[in-house]
Amino acid sequence: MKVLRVLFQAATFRETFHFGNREIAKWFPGHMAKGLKQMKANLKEVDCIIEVHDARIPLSGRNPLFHEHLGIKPHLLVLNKMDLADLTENERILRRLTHQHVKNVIFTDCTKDENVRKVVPLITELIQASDRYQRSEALDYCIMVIGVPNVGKSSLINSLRRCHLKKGKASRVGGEPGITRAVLSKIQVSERPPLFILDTPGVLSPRIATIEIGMKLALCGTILDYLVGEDIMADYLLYTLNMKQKFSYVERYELGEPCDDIENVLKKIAIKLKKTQKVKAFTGVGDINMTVPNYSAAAYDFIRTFRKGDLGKVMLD
Ligand SMILES: Nc1nc2c(ncn2[C@@H]2O[C@H](COP(=O)(O)OP(=O)(O)OP(=O)(O)O)[C@@H](O)[C@H]2O)c(=O)[nH]1
Repeated sequence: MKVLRVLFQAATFRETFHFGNREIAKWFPGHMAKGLKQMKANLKEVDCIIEVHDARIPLSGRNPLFHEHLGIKPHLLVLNKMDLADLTENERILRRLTHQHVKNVIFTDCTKDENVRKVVPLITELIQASDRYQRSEALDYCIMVIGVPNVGKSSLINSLRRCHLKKGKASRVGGEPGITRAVLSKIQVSERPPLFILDTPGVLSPRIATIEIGMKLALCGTILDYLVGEDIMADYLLYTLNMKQKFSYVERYELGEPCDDIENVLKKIAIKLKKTQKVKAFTGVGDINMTVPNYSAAAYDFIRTFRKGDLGKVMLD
């Protein structure tokens, strides 16, 4: 891959991405405001907040409303899906987070329970150092797990249970955003200390600062793809991979060389994967049947392959 990178460095790619006149307001479903209201209502039962976010976008797309409404409790940021993120830029990320007053950060991979054992000792320490207000007499600890959709909140709870209770699933996991709808189920994750977790539905910010942040959230699967459009997501992904010099896609789809033209890339992907469709074309001299690339299917494969980590580890921020 190093050789590929050196060979391809000379190629020129776009330096900025043009989003056109996209309307991002419709990307954010209304039911999410209800989730935040229910979290606030339960805050007095809680000793500490674990905010889960995707390690590929550690700086983008965290919901500022969490801090505004739930910020009085001790806070741990779990950057999950570390197996998919390029962590060679770790130092820069941690510096930026410290600058934003985010002091407690753990990177995890909940599919392999990696680093998950670090969570309970750290939150125990944070709770013991805090004023527990009306919960100062309570012997058990209660943690609220929050985050935008699909970042792995339920997976973290299941992983904690595997690590500390040797028990399996208590929280439903899904590949699509918005799986956790039944609000605030209380789940035990450890006996010593007695620790319970409130699972919550994913809540996106109703005000995303830029369309680019919205696009990064979409690539990480926190917004339903069809609301954003797979065509533009695929193009933004190509732009990012080229900019970050992550050229695994060239080999994977046998493209020969990197390319910054999404139409061209999707055409080749469609042909390689045999994702073509027959269409009828009307001409002046009669109808003809033509086989054309299925661009949507190719875009879907490109995005899904990235999400699985098969295009390499990438840091989108
Ligand atoms: N590669 C990788 N995938 C993960 C990891 N943790 C969770 N996932 C996957 O991410 C997807 C979402 O996980 P969930 O645990 O359902 O996420 P959630 O935040 O509870 O989702 P909502 O209920 O939509 O808010 C599932 O397909 C998980 O298998 C991880 O550490 N690495």
